[in-house]
Amino acid sequence: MKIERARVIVTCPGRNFVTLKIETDQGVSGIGDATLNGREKAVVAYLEDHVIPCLIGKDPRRIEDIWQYLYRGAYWRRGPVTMSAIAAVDTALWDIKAKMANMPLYDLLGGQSRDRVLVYGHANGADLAETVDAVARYVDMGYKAIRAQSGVPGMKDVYGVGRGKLFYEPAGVGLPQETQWNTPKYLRFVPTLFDKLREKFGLDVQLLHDAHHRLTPNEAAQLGKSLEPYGLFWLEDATPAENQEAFRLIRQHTTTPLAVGEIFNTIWDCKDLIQNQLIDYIRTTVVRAGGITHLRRIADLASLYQVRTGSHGATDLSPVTMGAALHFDTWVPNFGIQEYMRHSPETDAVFPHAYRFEDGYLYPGDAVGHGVDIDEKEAAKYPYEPAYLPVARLEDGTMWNW
Ligand SMILES: O=C(O)[C@@H](O)[C@@H](O)[C@H](O)[C@H](O)CO
Ligand SMILES: [Mg+2]
Repeated sequence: MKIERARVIVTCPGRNFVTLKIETDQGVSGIGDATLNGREKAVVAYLEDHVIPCLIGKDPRRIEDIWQYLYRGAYWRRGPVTMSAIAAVDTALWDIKAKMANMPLYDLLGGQSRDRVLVYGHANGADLAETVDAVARYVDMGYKAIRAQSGVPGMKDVYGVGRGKLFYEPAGVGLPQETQWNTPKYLRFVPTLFDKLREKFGLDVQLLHDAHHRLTPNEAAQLGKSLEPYGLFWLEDATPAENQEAFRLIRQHTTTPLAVGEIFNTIWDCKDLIQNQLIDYIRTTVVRAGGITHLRRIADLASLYQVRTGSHGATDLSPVTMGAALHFDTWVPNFGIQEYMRHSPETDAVFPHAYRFEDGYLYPGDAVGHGVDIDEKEAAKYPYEPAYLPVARLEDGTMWNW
């Protein structure tokens, strides 16, 4: 069996998506997501110029060998561009293998460890009152877990507050939008939000919050402590994690559960965090961390230390990543939760999929493979549009972490 053809499909049904389609000489094909928000074309070139030529003629059944070939064989290891490209190949090959086996991907991985996948939604509002209303809407839709992000008094353009209620989207057409940040205002405000949310919605709903890399370890420790009375499911990306050791300080000061990893690319980015039990949830996902093959390795390491998975699932991860993630979540023994930001109807039409939401849970469906396809005619209607994520500055103009 041979890989006969591989192609990159770029489409922009409201936002950009990069998809790799691998076709075999036996008529079976598979797809993988390679979208890297704001840097899409770098992965397109990496795939088209450097990866696809090496794939043609290879046996698609040899998933592990192809993974090692692309990872070790490049000599230049890791990084978001390389690992997103490898992820796309890996996801497409698992899709092909599961289709050949006539199984849903979760069966090939080892079978279902659970019946359904707990997800959290992203509720956001311009101020406290709007955010409370947004959370109420998610509760009404049946969500059991909700991440609350709110505008902060005296600050414009806070992370997580966006255009659209159900379809939060931070990337904007044109050059990066400049936003402002003020940590003291944020630290004072957030506990008042969760105080209100607990008062209004009680203890049963799981509440989450994303600090989006903006705090120092000490500030993150302060926030973790001040949120303890509200029993959060997790505090996400409390501080940047290039230095994994930074989480030790937060950990020593608070019992608020910590989650990190949406920007990680390999097991090496989270090895110390996991082995030292400095986090509770690892947020690496299929597209960012080298596909199913590598994500499984991370989850296995995490399971030794009672760290559970909580994969990133924002709108810039295409339905292909969502489908593959749900099969992974259905199998992985140490599953925690899955992020689920809904895609627009235009995106859903480009990527017909077997997964469905019901009463706070996602179900992967029982289609063979990962259950997500691409309608190329539909995709062709939406040409690529350059777009960037915003940047953030402190009030004195200093560049900060967006
Ligand atoms: O947890 C999340 O969903 C995020 O932090 C994202 O919204 C993130 O900002 C985007 O995926 C960036 O592309
Ligand atoms: Mg996040």
